[in-house]
Amino acid sequence: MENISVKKENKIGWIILNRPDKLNALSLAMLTEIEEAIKQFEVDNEVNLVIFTGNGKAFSAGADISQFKELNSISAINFARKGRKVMDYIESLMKPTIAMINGYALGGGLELALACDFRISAEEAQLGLPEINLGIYPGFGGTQRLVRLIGKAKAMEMMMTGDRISSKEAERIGLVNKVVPLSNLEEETLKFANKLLEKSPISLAILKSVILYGNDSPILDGLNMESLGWGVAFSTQDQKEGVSAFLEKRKPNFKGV
Ligand SMILES: CC(C)(COP(=O)(O)OP(=O)(O)OC[C@H]1O[C@@H](n2cnc3c(N)ncnc32)[C@H](O)[C@@H]1OP(=O)(O)O)[C@@H](O)C(=O)NCCC(=O)NCCSC(=O)CCO
Repeated sequence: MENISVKKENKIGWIILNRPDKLNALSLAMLTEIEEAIKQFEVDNEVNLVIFTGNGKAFSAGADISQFKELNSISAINFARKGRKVMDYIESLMKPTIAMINGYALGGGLELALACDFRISAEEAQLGLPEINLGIYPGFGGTQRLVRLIGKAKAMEMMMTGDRISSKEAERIGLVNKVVPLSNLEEETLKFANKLLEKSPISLAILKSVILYGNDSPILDGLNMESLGWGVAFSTQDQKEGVSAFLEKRKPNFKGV
């Protein structure tokens, strides 16, 4: 991998965007490498959770603008589809995902963070969707995911003004889950990740699917998915372990089976 680095540690798969001199701008090559890394983590039984972060002063400053020069309408659609495909893939991964936002998360960079389940941000980071200043608008899923996450008024304000916001403001409007000083970012992210790693990975996977697909469906379909998934959870050993542990007044030891 030339544009990202990837590692596995304690059940966590790390995808580190690694073009610090270009503020981790998402080139087509980088998008392909991210897709490849997710493909590997998706089937790796030693990885139960994935963290995305950036090397250097940015999480990512967005799609690689230098690659826009050659685009016409058709190739621009393909560029956007490529970005979207990767973001959709991240969102649909059946393992929890965290964006550990170490600095600028702009444009496609913020859209990547929006495709993750959780966003933990450094106090020093700035977030925004400045595409409007390039005469375009967010094309990697932001127009849909941001509205669903924070509501239409604030999302439209961010997209139409292109203004950057601070992490604190992002937390206030529900865009990020937690804000911590940069010096504690990794420690706090790992604390949060480890909380999730103690749960049953199967229950988390079913729950994630029910929340994601249920919320994009009419409520009765979503409620049905909830009941069906709930039933499936009862077919796992983790469910038996969870109930036994409660009754025996001990901590459960979930094995993902
Ligand atoms: C993030 C900003 C505000 C940082 O500014 P500054 O600290 O002054 O750093 P720069 O000198 O501008 O950047 C350093 C270096 O990185 C290159 N770069 C930064 N962002 C991109 C990018 N998105 N694509 C390509 N290259 C980028 C920059 O050209 C510099 O390279 P040199 O070779 O050293 O000149 C500022 O960088 C900024 O505003 N960036 C653009 C943010 C943006 O508009 N993002 C949206 C992109 S479109 C998109 O994401 C579509 C998908 O929806």
